Amino acid sequence: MNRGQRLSNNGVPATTTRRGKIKIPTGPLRPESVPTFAGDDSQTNVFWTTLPPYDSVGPDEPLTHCLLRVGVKEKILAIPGFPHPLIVPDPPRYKITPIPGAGMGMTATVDIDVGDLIVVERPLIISTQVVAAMGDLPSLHPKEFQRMLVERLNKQSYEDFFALHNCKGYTRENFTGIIDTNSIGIGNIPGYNGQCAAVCKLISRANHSCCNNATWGFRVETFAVELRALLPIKKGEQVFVNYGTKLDTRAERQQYLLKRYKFNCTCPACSSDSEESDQMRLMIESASRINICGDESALRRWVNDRTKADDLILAECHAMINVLDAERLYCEPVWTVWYERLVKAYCALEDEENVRKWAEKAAKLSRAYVLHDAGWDAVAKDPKKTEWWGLRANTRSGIRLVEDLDNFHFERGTMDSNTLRDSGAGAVISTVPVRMR
Ligand SMILES: C[S@@+](CC[C@H](N)C(=O)[O-])C[C@H]1O[C@@H](n2cnc3c(N)ncnc32)[C@H](O)[C@@H]1O
Repeated sequence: MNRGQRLSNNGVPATTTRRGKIKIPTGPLRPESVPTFAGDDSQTNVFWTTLPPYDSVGPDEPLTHCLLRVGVKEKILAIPGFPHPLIVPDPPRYKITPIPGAGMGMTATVDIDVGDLIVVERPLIISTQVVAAMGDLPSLHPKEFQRMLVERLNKQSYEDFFALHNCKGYTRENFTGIIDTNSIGIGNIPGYNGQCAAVCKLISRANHSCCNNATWGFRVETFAVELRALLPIKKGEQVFVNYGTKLDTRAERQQYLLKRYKFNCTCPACSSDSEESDQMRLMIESASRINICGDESALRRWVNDRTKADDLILAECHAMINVLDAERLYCEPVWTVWYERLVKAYCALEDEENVRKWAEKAAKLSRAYVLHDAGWDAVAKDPKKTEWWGLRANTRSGIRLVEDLDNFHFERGTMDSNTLRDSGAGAVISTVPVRMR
């Protein structure tokens, strides 16, 4: 028997159609992190350092002052070619400018497309979010670690840091107020699984919107934070990030932003009919809690069931994506999961144009979130080579989807999966095997 052939029910070799190898990327792309430097009291070893090391960059290249766990620096220095060159868009695509009612803010100086870079910069400081007492300095309060970090800044960085806004006013020492107002979560870095946070000279100037048009990510190779567009931004428009209240109701968001950042949000979601917006965010929030990431059962049933409408999955996906579009809220894991399902369904239906269209959109959003296309470019380039290409079309023409341990493929047969299930036949499994993520 040839490779790619196997016995059908009656023992006759069946014609097999091997599927393509390109995987449809699966979400979520990155964990959400809460921007805070708040400490705990556990005993862990942290130390101060400057990255990239002085001798590895040019004299004018910015450096970041860091408070890191022991062992992290070695891991970072072991990254091949570290530090990768910091390529800053020239001329700049942003401007820091006064915004009525919101202090300073950032506006675009050119039209910016989804996924495009707006700003890249080495942070002024980076620290583990949990700033714990060191073994040999057990009595030091986490705040003192932050003080020492700030005191180590060079003259220019020190001035840049103290020029940042402090929304806490005089209720705290200035440097802790600045850190609390401006820190952004940057996830984990090599050698440390906990969350880290950064304060940036430019990106920390971006104001908040509950319908943010930009988001940031940290690239360890360049040791820089990149701010990228989540929505198309027109020249002159303000660049907004989200301070971390995406899925709450309007009232909850307002309360949080007022307490933590001392302002009343007037973004479109807070100004529009809040009931409708709250309903939509509730739908998004519910979708984010249901773990459909590893559950393709509905897709699998649809692929194999000729009686189900061709557009069943498409309708469901478009309904959810319309909600994300209406709220201008592409939060993870929701967008990744629904784009994935949508593209799989279009692939299954052999709709090349729509696969390309949605895979290209997903590539742009991925660039915004994780600074690379996450595998979507390959899908957009060659839809026919994806694993899901033609699955539904084959089912419609009487080809059954069968399982084959580490792969799955089609057999051309006379009965559809329902007939086989009804007749108790065991050789045909009517679902696509679950792939572990
Ligand atoms: C990280 S800073 C952003 C930059 C800040 N506007 C500045 O002048 O440097 C956060 C502070 O900006 C202000 N802010 C941010 N978003 C705002 C908004 N949508 N409306 C009004 N003020 C806002 C608040 O004072 C908040 O505490």
